[in-house]
Amino acid sequence: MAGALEARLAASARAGEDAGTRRGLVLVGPMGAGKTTVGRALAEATGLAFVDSDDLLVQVHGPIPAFFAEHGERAFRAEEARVIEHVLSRAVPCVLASGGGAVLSPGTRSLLSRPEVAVVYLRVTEAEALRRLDSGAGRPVLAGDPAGTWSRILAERDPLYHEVADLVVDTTSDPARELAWRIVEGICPR
Ligand SMILES: Nc1ncnc2c1ncn2[C@@H]1O[C@H](COP(=O)(O)OP(=O)(O)OP(=O)(O)O)[C@@H](O)[C@H]1O
Ligand SMILES: O=C(O)C1=C[C@@H](O)[C@@H](O)[C@H](O)C1
Ligand SMILES: [Mg+2]
Repeated sequence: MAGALEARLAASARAGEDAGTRRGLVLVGPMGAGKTTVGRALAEATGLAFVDSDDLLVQVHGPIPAFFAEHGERAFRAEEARVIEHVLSRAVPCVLASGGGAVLSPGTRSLLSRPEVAVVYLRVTEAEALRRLDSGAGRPVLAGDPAGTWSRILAERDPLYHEVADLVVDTTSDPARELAWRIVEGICPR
C-alpha cells in the first residue's frame, strides 16, 4: 500500500517539475468525454491551477446557449481561441480543460502543437457520452438531435484531436481520479 502512495507522489512530483518547463497541460475531446471533470482531478493530482475555457467564457459572456443564439458559433470560436491563447501565454502553467470545439481553430491547433504544451485527447464511447450529457442540455451544438449530432461532430473532429494530442486516454469506464493519475504517468513517465 505504501508503495502505491509513493509511486503516485513521485509521479505528482515529476509532473510538478515538468510543469516548470511547460505552458500547460491541456485536455481536448468531445462533449461528455470528461475534460472538465478529469481536469479538476488532474489539477489536484499535480498541484497545478485549473482553468476551464468554457467557464471563463461564461464568467465574461454569460451562458453559452444565449451567446450562441445572440452572436453565433463563429463569434464563440473566436472568443474561445482568444481565451486559450491568453491562458497558455501566462507565466504560471495550469491544467486547461478546453471546450469540445476548441480544436476547430487553426490558431489554437498550432498553439497546442508546440512542444511546451502537453495535450491529452480524452475519448469516450457515444453511448456513454450521451448518457453523461443528459440530452445535450446546455450544449447548443447538440440541439435538436443530440445522438446524431454528437457522432457527426466527432467524425469531423477526431482527426483534429489526434493532430494535437501527445496522449490519448479513454474515459468510458474509469472514474475521473483514476484517469487523472493515468494521465500523470503517461505525460511524465518514470
Ligand atoms: N470518468 C467519468 N465517469 C463517469 N462520469 C463522468 C466521468 N467524467 C465525467 N463524467 C460526468 O459526465 C458529465 C460531463 O462531464 P464533463 O462536463 O467533464 O465533460 P466535458 O468533456 O467537459 O464536456 P464539454 O465539452 O461539454 O465541456 C458530468 O456530469 C460528469 O460528472
Ligand atoms: O463541442 C462543442 O462545440 C462545444 C462544447 C462545449 O465544451 C462548449 O464549448 C460549447 O457548448 C461548444
Ligand atoms: Mg467541459
